[in-house]
Amino acid sequence: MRVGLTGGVASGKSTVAAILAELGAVVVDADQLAREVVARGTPGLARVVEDFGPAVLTPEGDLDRAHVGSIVFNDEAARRRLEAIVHPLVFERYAEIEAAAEADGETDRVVVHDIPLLTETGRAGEFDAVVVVDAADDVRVERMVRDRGWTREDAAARIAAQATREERLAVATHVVVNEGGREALRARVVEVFGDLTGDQREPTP
Ligand SMILES: CC(C)(COP(=O)(O)OP(=O)(O)OC[C@H]1O[C@@H](n2cnc3c(N)ncnc32)[C@H](O)[C@@H]1O)[C@@H](O)C(=O)NCCC(=O)NCCS
Ligand SMILES: Nc1ncnc2c1ncn2[C@@H]1O[C@H](COP(=O)(O)OP(=O)(O)OP(=O)(O)O)[C@@H](O)[C@H]1O
Repeated sequence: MRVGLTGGVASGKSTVAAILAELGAVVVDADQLAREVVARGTPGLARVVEDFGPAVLTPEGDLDRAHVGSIVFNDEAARRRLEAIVHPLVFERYAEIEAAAEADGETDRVVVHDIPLLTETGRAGEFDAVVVVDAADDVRVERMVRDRGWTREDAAARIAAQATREERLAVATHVVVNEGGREALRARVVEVFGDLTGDQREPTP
């Protein structure tokens, strides 16, 4: 079973993905793949440097993610250029991972694809279920400021670069509201996983 997991920035996708992994799902993380394809020394990173110039590199030769973020979340055309380089490479990695899972006979497991831009890329229909993690914009801004040290302006720019909550909720088969504490989140994720796997037991507290 292929499950798409999505949600706006700082909605709690990674936290939900970690709980699903604990419950037995295989998790594939698009943000992680998007980092791997532009890691130091990769052809992907060379293409980003070719397009954006050497100023996007740290002295050690890594992608300076904070610098690139400050460019692309304030300039839509630049963001599209970066996506045009990174997204096809991420899709290639996905195809490789799915082929390997099939070869290993893992097709009976729940495979959760954590894809921040699932709604934006119009790919929700490719999944058996779509779990949307939802939280109000102000809750997410507080998390970004508190946990990542971003300014309110940085946080708002990232939210503005994404689909709206309503657009995401429109493609959901399951909604996980993450505006309360971690225990409440866990209980809801156990419930959703039970529903996905056909296990109708009451969620454990
Ligand atoms: C601009 C970059 C270098 C900033 O790196 P940074 O380490 O600050 O953020 P990270 O990659 O961990 O992403 C954190 C969150 O930002 C949001 N985000 C990232 N890229 C995008 C984008 N192109 N559009 C809208 N939101 C985005 C997502 O909610 C994501 O979960 C990086 O996000 C990037 O390379 N983005 C382009 C690739 C992409 O679209 N990735 C998203 C999933 S494939
Ligand atoms: N229920 C919660 N209560 C308190 N903090 C939470 C809760 N859920 C998530 N967080 C915290 O909020 C932040 C964002 O969560 P997380 O990283 O899981 O979001 P994300 O959607 O994966 O973010 P991104 O889009 O940037 O990848 C993290 O610091 C996380 O620890």
